[in-house]
Amino acid sequence: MKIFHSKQIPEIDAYTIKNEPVASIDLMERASLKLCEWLIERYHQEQSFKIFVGPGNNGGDGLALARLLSEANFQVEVYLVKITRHLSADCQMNLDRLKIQNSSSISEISSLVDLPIFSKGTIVIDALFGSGLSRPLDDLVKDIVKTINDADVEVISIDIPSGLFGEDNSSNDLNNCVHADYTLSFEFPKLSFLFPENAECVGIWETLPIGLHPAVIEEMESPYQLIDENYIRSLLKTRLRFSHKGTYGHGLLISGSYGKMGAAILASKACLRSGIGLLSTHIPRLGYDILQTAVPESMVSIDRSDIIFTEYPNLENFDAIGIGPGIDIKCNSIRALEELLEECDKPLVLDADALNIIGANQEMKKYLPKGTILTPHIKEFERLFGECKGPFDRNEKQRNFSKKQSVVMVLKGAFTAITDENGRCYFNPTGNPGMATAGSGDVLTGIILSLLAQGYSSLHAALVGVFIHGLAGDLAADEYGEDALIASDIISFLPQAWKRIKS
Ligand SMILES: NC(=O)C1=CN([C@@H]2O[C@H](COP(=O)(O)OP(=O)(O)OC[C@H]3O[C@@H](n4cnc5c(N)ncnc54)[C@H](OP(=O)(O)O)[C@@H]3O)[C@@H](O)[C@H]2O)[C@@H](O)CC1
Ligand SMILES: Nc1ncnc2c1ncn2[C@@H]1O[C@H](COP(=O)(O)OP(=O)(O)O)[C@@H](O)[C@H]1O
Ligand SMILES: [K+]
Repeated sequence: MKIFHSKQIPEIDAYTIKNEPVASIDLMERASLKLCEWLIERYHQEQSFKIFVGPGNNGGDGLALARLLSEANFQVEVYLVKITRHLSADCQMNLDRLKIQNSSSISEISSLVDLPIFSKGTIVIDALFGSGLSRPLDDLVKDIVKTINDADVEVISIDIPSGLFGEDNSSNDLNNCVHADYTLSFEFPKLSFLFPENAECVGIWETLPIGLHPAVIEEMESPYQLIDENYIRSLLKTRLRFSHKGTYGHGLLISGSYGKMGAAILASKACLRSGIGLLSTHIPRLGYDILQTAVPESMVSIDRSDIIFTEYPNLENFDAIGIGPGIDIKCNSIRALEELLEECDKPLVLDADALNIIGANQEMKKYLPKGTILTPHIKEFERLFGECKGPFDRNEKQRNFSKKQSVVMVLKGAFTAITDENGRCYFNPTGNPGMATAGSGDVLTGIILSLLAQGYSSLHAALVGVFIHGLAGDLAADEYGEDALIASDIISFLPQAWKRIKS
């Protein structure tokens, strides 16, 4: 699903209005019917709604919803916030229709004293501002929003929490934006819903289809998209009847150090559970018995050091290389990584301490071979690129670096963002907070290495790897719950995840 900029939404509307064709007021009615259906499915008729309405089409949606909820016998009170005397045409028409219906109370708010008392159990519908927000909230609206946020009520925002911008909120104070429990967005989510910093405003978000014209959605460009299972399926390779282990590649995983052999075990197991033909795991000498016992399917390459990574085997023997989980950041490891980056002409994935080494030795960024995959979490990202002004700035930095260096970057977390050499950004929907546990990232590195060795392009290895990793985590959370989930459980559910996606 493409994610469009707020500025593109009016163009998509206009195209739909002209080419479906449908009157603008009827498109608003369609959107409001979807909202109404959503609410009717979830709430009983004794529930009362307080709808806060602004001057634009977001307010128009709120007014149409008020009429539809009244028709369905819900108790509705409408509060029209006096920001300007002029209402948008469709907002005005819906106000007139509501007045004619004459079954909901309509009050005007021109100062805080006009606000109602919010009794517990009330549901507030936020229809103040939507994608037409042009500046941060100030004065009266800001205070109304603060009062709503402080009240013990459930808040449902139409399209986007009022005050929040669809993209960049770096100069916005989130305390002045509505903090919704649910956000019901039309057709597509907004980019800002996918950033962790905005979660307190957005709450749980859902998209409601309103039949925008498919031709304009297809044609209009956007660098952002939210991937899904069907898209990932379209990228998968099939295993051939007459194939042998050589067909699926030989991977080299450089991982582990004294006290961190678990990282090597987790990444090796995940790699083997994701279809690779052969795996060699390069580890410091002391890890030999540990790895041979824990992962008998992997061959072992031994470092001359007992405790850290200081050298690597001949790269010619391998189809892909993964380096980083648990390698530590010692002097000799830095030198060995430098050499590897300069020499390596094989597909490469860098994680954890490999990224931290580069973060501490910025000149190494220049030596990243084209097509390399980097998998930082936010902290590792900031070690690489410095502090960011906010999530939008961070995303821009990620996209720009991918483009400039022709690398694939995987910024991990909820809605992991994957950027490619064209500056495109793909968000992943799978995964859950149970995966915020030690070793989850090592599992991802193993999966991606496996896919690279099997001949997937860097972008496809990252997209498929991140999706399947999250899916296995979701299946594990279904079985054990999020709290008890550990990284090994993600590996245990890789077979089910692969089966599901290959079926
Ligand atoms: N395809 C879809 O998705 C569909 C979308 N639909 C709905 O349309 C919504 C977008 O509607 P919209 O463009 O009329 O903008 P909206 O946000 O209601 O308000 C703009 C008004 O607010 C004003 N204003 C702005 N910022 C302000 C501030 N800080 N403080 C004070 N005032 C401020 C601004 O004034 P101006 O900037 O011009 O000075 C203008 O008057 C969208 O979110 C969805 O709900 C559906 O109906 C149909 C299909
Ligand atoms: N709340 C969450 N929702 C979805 N995925 C998550 C969440 N928290 C963590 N993850 C996933 O778990 C993994 C954690 O990786 P990382 O932080 O590197 O862990 P570690 O360093 O312990 O191995 C990432 O792939 C990340 O996307
Ligand atoms: K809103």
